[in-house]
Amino acid sequence: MSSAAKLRFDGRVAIVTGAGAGLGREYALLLASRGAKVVVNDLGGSHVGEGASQRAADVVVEEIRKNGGEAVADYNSVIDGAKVVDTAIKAFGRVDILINNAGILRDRSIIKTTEQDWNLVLDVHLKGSFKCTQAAFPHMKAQNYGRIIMTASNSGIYGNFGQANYSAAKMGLVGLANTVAIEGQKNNIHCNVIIPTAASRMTEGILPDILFQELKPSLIAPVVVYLCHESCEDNGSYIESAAGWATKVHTVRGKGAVVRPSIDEPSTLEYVQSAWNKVTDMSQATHINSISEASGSLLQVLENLKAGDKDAIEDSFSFGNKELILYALGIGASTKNPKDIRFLYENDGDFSPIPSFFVLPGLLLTMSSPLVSTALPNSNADLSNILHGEQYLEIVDDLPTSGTLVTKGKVFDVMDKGSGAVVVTSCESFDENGRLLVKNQSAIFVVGAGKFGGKKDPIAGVVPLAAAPKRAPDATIEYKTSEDQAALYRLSGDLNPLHIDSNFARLSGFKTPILHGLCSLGYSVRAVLSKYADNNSELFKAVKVRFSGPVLPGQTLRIEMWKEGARIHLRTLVVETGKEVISGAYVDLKSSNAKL
Ligand SMILES: CCCCCCC[C@@H](O)CC(=O)SCCNC(=O)CCNC(=O)[C@H](O)C(C)(C)COP(=O)(O)OP(=O)(O)OC[C@H]1O[C@@H](n2cnc3c(N)ncnc32)[C@H](O)[C@@H]1OP(=O)(O)O
Repeated sequence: MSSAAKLRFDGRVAIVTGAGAGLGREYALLLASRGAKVVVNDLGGSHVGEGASQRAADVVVEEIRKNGGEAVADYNSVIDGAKVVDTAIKAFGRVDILINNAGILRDRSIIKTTEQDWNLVLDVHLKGSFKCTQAAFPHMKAQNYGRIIMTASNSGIYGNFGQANYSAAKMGLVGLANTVAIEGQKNNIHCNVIIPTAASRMTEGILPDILFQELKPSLIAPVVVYLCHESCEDNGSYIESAAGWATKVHTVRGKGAVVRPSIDEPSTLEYVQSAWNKVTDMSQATHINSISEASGSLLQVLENLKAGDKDAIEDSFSFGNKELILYALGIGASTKNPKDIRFLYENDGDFSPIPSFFVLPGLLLTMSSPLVSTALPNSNADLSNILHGEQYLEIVDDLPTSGTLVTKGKVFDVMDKGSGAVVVTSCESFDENGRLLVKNQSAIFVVGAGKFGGKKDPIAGVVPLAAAPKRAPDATIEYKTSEDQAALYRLSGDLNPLHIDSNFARLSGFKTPILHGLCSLGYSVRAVLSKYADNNSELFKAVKVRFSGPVLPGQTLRIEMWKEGARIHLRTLVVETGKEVISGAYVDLKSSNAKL
């Protein structure tokens, strides 16, 4: 270790409650050995809070004095916090440090916990810490300095069978510390929480023997005493420590989700249920630093709801090299084709995304939100009756190879087609600087959800299909998909069991799992890029397709293409059956550098 000067507490006065044994004793000994004058508080009762004896505190005081330190004993209950603090003032004239450590146990299952068990434990831990802190606070404020420790426990944070009273008291102390830290801040009074796991008379018989031996209170004392030093800037931290190890503990909050359709509509049970996956998703959880930060983000949610896009749902989508390459493999790009290397190897000079990758933010938002089900009467849509009907993707700006996109999506149109309903969603994805990168529009065919009395035709703005010219195709490419194509493609995010689970596929009316529509779209886009754009993604502008029939993994796709200026019309067939699976489709290029 470094030769830094030893951390000293000369001139400081510390109160350690429950210092007659265990952790408290270690704190008192260490503080005294570093120059602090210590009030060794201990009522001298048993660990279940029975009896009282001066002996426990006296023994520790004697030990400190024998080592050349200064200490006085205090035998008051911590519930009489003013008396405990008075001992310090009378003996040493001030109080700089308060370690709220005293505690008792009355372990019982919730059913057997008596009111007395509850009151005693809460009194000693929670009320005692409050009373001592309240009494010490004015002295600390007057001298513009103070260090306060609250002792919490993993039993509070995680719960522990048979410790309802103790767990409640210990979490109560976390709340108490949070507010004391805020109230003390401007007077240089810091309040932190220690979450110790130590072998003590309170944990004997609870912890396994082998662990019990290693959990020496003396290994936690330096962590707590450091928190009490003037050089430690932490305020409001929770520090867990055991066996010579310590860590900061944080509460985190998920990104959350709006659980009402719009600012003008109330929340309903069904809406909450449909958004529950997002409500409980912790993948983007962050730590909130203050109550104003917490309510500030709530205001932001309301602002977003009010601002024009009141029906929009927001989602974020992060990607990098790995996601781009996995997607490229999922739609059949191969190292066997030298021109595909740019889609498969991040160090290639031309490394770039296959543009159809950017259907994913819209797809994932649509699939993870209640957009489709809540668009229909009776919320009649779930994974067992939805099919991807149509897709439009437009690239608006230069595409990055990594980043986090914020996508805003909403229902754009709903149609009643008799045999089914068609829900059209529209999504816009923005980069970290708010730059609009891509637009997606998807039609979801909800089998069996028609005949609800809705309109049949699309509203303006639903991107129409375009019929191919009535001549033989200008170019044709065939790609054989693999038996495992859907198993590979799903790793890009669409985990719909329809594509891999035979039982689920049967439930949805298919003999075997079918390929993702967007996988067939990816193959079709690859064909156009390869034939008309020399695999240069930058030339791609937009694609529109209708999924007119299912594809099975392992089937061969034939993509027929017609060039009409910068528009490449296409249709895709399954070679083995001759059936058309993508119809009325086209890719718009910025320009085409291929000769026919
Ligand atoms: C981002 C979005 C996320 C979406 C979630 C998707 C999750 C994915 O995991 C799911 C998938 O990938 S599913 C796989 C890809 N899709 C398919 O395989 C569907 C193939 N298509 C079909 O089987 C039929 O077209 C079928 C069954 C769809 C329709 O066939 P029919 O019932 O026989 O209908 P038909 O009589 O031909 O026509 C009736 C009216 O419906 C319109 N229509 C037909 N196919 C459509 C389609 N694919 N999309 C949109 N509308 C369609 C017809 O135009 C007709 O309307 P109108 O009478 O007004 O002309």
